[in-house]
Amino acid sequence: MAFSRVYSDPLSRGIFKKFMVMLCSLLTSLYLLHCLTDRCSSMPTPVKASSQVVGFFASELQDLRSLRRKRLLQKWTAGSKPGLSYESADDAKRTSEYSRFDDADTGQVLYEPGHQVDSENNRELSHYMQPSLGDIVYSKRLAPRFLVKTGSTGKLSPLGDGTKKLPQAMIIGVKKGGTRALLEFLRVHPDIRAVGAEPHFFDRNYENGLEWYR
Ligand SMILES: Nc1ncnc2c1ncn2[C@@H]1O[C@H](COP(=O)(O)OS(=O)(=O)O)[C@@H](OP(=O)(O)O)[C@H]1O
Repeated sequence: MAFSRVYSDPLSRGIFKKFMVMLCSLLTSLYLLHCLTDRCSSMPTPVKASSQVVGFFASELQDLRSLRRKRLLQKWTAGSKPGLSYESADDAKRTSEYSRFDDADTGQVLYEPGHQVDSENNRELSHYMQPSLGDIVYSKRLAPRFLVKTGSTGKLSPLGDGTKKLPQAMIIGVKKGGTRALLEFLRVHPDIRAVGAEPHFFDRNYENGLEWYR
């Protein structure tokens, strides 16, 4: 009864109509919003797009880096033993002969990483393996002093097995002084090992001490 009285009042009827119109428009906009969000979720978002772009540039950069590494390897391995040049490395099978390494200092015969030694029978296991890129660099270009014979296996490993050393040389230079270029040129030399990123020992990490620096 009360409702019919309110509804029959022209003022209340006007308010009720406005309320209904507002409710309808609210519901319609909610529905539209819902549809839009559904569609947006299946569309590539700006975040996704930017990550794809970043991914593209990252892979391009990776390609460039590996190309550069390959070129360096080609240069390095040119003039080395036949069959061990970079070009033929992919399809060449390495024999155990190439896995031997004579230590110039001690005259001892050492073995490259990955090369198996039968310690019981005291002989090399003549296995054939596909050389990896790292293997070639490792086997051909590292000087004996960078190779460490590991105890029981007779394998060689790069510096690392407890051979932390302080640097023998430092490149010090002002910003934009071309220090990076100098480092990269030096790094090409087989007897030189260099840190990847600038360690910033003296200006940022000095308090960490020499143990950190090694
Ligand atoms: N040989 C030679 N001649 C002239 N200019 C050279 C040389 N080698 C490196 N460069 C330029 O040096 C700039 C980089 O220097 P750094 O490696 O010291 O840069 S950094 O401060 O460590 O970021 C960098 O300059 P910008 O390209 O202007 O940044 C290099 O192009």
